[in-house]
Amino acid sequence: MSGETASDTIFALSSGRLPAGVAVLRLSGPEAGVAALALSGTLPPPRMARYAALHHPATGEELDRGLVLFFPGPASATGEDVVELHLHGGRAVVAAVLRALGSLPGLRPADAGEFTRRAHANGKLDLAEVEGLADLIAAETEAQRRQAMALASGTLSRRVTGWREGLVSALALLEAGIDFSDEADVAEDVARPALDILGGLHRELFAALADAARGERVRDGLVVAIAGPPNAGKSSLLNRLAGRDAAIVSPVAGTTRDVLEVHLELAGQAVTLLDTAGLRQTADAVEAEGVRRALARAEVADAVLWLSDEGTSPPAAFAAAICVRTKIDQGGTVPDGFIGLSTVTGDGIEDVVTAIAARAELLCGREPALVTRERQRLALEDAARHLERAMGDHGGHEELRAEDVRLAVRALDQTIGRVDVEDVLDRLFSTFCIGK
Ligand SMILES: Nc1nc2c(c(=O)[nH]1)N(C=O)[C@@H](CNc1ccc(C(=O)N[C@@H](CCC(=O)O)C(=O)O)cc1)CN2
Ligand SMILES: Nc1nc2c(ncn2[C@@H]2O[C@H](COP(=O)(O)OP(=O)(O)OP(=O)(O)O)[C@@H](O)[C@H]2O)c(=O)[nH]1
Ligand SMILES: [Mg+2]
Repeated sequence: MSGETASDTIFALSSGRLPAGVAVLRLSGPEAGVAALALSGTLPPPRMARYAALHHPATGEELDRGLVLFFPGPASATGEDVVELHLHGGRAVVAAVLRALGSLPGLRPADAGEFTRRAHANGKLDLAEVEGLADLIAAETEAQRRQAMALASGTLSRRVTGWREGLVSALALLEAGIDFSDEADVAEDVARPALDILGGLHRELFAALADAARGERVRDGLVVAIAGPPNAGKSSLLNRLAGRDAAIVSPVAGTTRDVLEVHLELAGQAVTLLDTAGLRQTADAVEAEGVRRALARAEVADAVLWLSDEGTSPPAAFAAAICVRTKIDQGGTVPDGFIGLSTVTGDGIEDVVTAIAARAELLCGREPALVTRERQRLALEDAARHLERAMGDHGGHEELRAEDVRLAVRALDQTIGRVDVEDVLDRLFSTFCIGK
């Protein structure tokens, strides 16, 4: 490291790709106000925009005319003094102002995620809220946005804090019991209300964990595999849903070999659609490998679209599949429980989309989930394990029960980053954009 410290004043372009209509530069740290004054000659009143000419502090050359805002700490996004410069979004304009800022003492360009890291260090955001912010920036679908908003605005943090308070009150009861433990029945009596509290907490924690797969699924997107016999029209459907010629379509059975992925948004959910090789016995080694991959991926998919141009039922492994009878423009009947589809006329496309959307709603729900990341789930699972142990029989050793409760508290603290988070933060912030 180059002697960077947390007391440096950092700056970065926080808005997106240039050229743009407007570019927002953010500064955070003790010299932010001084820097604004050095460039614009004025410091607007707190949280008010002022239109001003910006000059290079050394040469006096006018670099741009823009808006200057000043957010004195601690009432700012980072908790430090923050200045924003809203410039014309030209590459050279931004480069010139960044150069001017870099020439000022005590100022340096920000690292990726460094504004957010400071907001966390100053108690503006806990770890779960930082994860929510990362998810919000990454969100591509409505469901992802709603879930990230809930996380970023502290929904999980508040629940975990509530559970923590419950654990601490149970701990107080247990400790009172331990203090009087020479009076045999006092320990017994005092453990009971503590156990009642622990039981209630365990139910709530368990419900949140049971719901976690849903949150992770919304965040990562739903995997939907298209499977069926060769030549059924699987690749044709993929292309139709993707709105482009992503997969090769041909009248030759056995055209698709590799698994092809297309990412799209269906009914507000992120969906990864898989096109796979037609399932059949084959002597062709390459095609056989394609069939093996098709089965492997379809078996672990969140949903399977079973396509058949003859209305053949899916094998038992795909009993839950959405069944589609293809090529209905060529006649024939649509079996019960099948959707009739023609990728030539477009008939049935809407029905297929509706069926996927219904399955997505079943798997992802409508309400945002509390737990959305594997890290959060693992920390909560840890808490649940200690809680279960705390509820078990300790052969009258209430101090051991108390210790299990303390471990559960610690696991909850890890969930929201009250303890042991430096390495998690390092990993997380390395995925952030510069300027965030
Ligand atoms: N121009 C601009 N827009 C932006 C951001 C920004 O930094 N700049 N944000 C960047 O992510 C988001 C908004 N985040 C912000 C978070 C907190 C505060 C803030 O001033 N907090 C104070 C006062 C709160 C209040 O008055 O309610 C505080 O927490 O004490 C400002 C922006 C989205 N839009
Ligand atoms: N008439 C008609 N032909 C279709 C329809 N859908 C696909 N086809 C044709 O059926 C043939 C096979 O289509 P594909 O989409 O390549 O079928 P596939 O299931 O991906 O086949 P494999 O990759 O070999 O397993 C092509 O000639 C398509 O043009 C349809 O709805 N109606
Ligand atoms: Mg194909």
